[in-house]
Amino acid sequence: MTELPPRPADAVLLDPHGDRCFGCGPDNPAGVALQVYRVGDEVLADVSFAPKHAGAHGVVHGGVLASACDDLVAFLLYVLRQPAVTRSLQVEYLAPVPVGEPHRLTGRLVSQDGRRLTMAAEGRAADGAVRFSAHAVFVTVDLAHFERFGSADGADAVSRFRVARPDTTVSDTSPPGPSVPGTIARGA
Ligand SMILES: CC(C)(COP(=O)(O)OP(=O)(O)OC[C@H]1O[C@@H](n2cnc3c(N)ncnc32)[C@H](O)[C@@H]1OP(=O)(O)O)[C@@H](O)C(=O)NCCC(=O)NCCSC(=O)Cc1ccccc1
Repeated sequence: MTELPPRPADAVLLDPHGDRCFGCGPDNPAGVALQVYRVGDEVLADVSFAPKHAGAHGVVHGGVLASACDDLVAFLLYVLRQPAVTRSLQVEYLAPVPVGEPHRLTGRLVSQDGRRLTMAAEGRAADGAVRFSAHAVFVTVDLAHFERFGSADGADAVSRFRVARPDTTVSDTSPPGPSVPGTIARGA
């Protein structure tokens, strides 16, 4: 099988962390440009890595795969509506990932213990074989952690952490943030 299965019908496309984010930004020519969907409380992205992401011999560089896993699970923060940053990331490279072959990345929250969020990601080939997987520990932070750097991308991420989950409403006390067209609908 050379094609990925169709995405679930209820998949909702999420906006990137920022336009220049290495993992998902559309305006980073070096980046992976993941398009990440929310499916229930999990996230999913279909990706074919480009020649610019190769290490040796047409195989995708391990650091790029690590970045993709890290960025993917960082979309779970929108599901959780909780700013956090990666504290550690452990990747298992189970089989080579050839440049240009489609892979489906999935990410989920494994557990939350105090400020510590444990996330898991997998990358599967079209035949369903898991070629790489990752466990990440994120640590929750307040919005000031991002705001202190003052970049436009940081502002994007901050505003998007404030967007409501599709199945909840924004309370009157939520901080205001710009709307994020085409992604997670704001509650009433
Ligand atoms: C903020 C913090 C992570 C933690 O510092 P502090 O606030 O001083 O906190 P402290 O060190 O005291 O621990 C707090 C809690 O955490 C727990 N714990 C800690 N370590 C571990 C562990 N290894 N394992 C398990 N647990 C651990 C610890 O027990 C404690 O738990 P407790 O409260 O008792 O329940 C700091 O080290 C930092 O800024 N690192 C740089 C992060 C960075 O730049 N990352 C890369 C960029 S982000 C990215 O790429 C993704 C992205 C993309 C797009 C959008 C969004 C995200």
